[in-house]
Amino acid sequence: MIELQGLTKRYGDKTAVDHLTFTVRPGVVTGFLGPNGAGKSTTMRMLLGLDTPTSGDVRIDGRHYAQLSEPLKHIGALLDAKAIHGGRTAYNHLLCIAQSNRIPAHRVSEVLETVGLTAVARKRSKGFSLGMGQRLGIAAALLGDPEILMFDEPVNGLDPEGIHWIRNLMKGLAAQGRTVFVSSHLMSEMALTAEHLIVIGRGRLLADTSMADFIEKNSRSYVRVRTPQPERFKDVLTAAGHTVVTTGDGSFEITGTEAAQLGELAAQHQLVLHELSPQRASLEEAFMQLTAESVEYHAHGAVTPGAPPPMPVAPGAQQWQQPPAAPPAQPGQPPQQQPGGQQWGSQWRNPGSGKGR
Ligand SMILES: Nc1ncnc2c1ncn2[C@@H]1O[C@H](COP(=O)(O)OP(=O)(O)OP(=O)(O)O)[C@@H](O)[C@H]1O
Repeated sequence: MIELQGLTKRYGDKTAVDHLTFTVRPGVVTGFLGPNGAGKSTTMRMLLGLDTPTSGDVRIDGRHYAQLSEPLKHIGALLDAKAIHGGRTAYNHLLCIAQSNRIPAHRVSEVLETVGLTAVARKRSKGFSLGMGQRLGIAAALLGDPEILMFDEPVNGLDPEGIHWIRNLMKGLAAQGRTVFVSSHLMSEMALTAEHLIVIGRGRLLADTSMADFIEKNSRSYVRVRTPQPERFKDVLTAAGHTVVTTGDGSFEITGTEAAQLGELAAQHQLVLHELSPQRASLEEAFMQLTAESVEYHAHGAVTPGAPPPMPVAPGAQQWQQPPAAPPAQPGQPPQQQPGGQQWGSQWRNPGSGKGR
């Protein structure tokens, strides 16, 4: 179990993580969602003792990371798959971690088998593809057979087969009763993997809910109607007791009724319809709406056509700032400098891309 209590991290006058309080429980995959810069990685780094909280507390099975005598046997993490010594073979990379953490050497072959890298175990990791690097990072996380696993954006840049494999691996680990905490900026991905959801925006907790509840509350269904006689049809709909929302492109959105009823209503009043279509708002839209405040600054106020309206900005919300590069680090290994540091692109609006780290 992972417990956060008022966890806060400030870098100068920038608050990266703002009084986060939540618990990650065993037996389910918990998705940790938020747009770029929301504070996911900072939270995860504090959890692993790689960053010191400004205030608040984070505990792993009731203890601080630094208090764990053999931490990799309690928690395994994939923070940055590229933070490995490229000159070492996959086997030797894992063996180094095993030896420095009092983990028996036979675990190296076992985890290589689990992640499907046995055939390339003696190859240097600098020749590995992104997907192979992710698998090697996951193998390192699994090495100590920990009860808690944490993955930071594990599917970024992977092909469909790799994504499918990671999804099943995470579900399988949770089914064994382990605590699985996985960050993502893609709601659609989490909907397929996570049973529980923690959503943050600009360091603050926005939602702590089961995935089932989130889907039920946010999968809004409605009927879209387009007509060349909008004023007349609007009067007819209002007189029939329907609430009509007019969208930016002039079409109507009507909830709480069926397309067939609306079609009959239009026919009764001899109104022409150009479109009459049942719609279901996507979870991605619901998530974007929930985090709109955080994304607003990221997109410099740009509004995406067809996107849902942003939620009101919370009082005291901070302005977006361009962050300095922070070198990645892995638990159990020294931090390594990455050429170019982090990139801070607009992946939030482009779900297909990775974090660029
Ligand atoms: N080393 C640092 N120094 C200063 N500010 C930092 C540092 N690391 C992170 N930040 C700030 O903290 C905020 C949260 O960053 P973090 O990397 O935790 O977000 P994230 O949710 O993981 O985003 P992404 O998906 O883009 O990685 C950033 O907006 C950045 O301004």
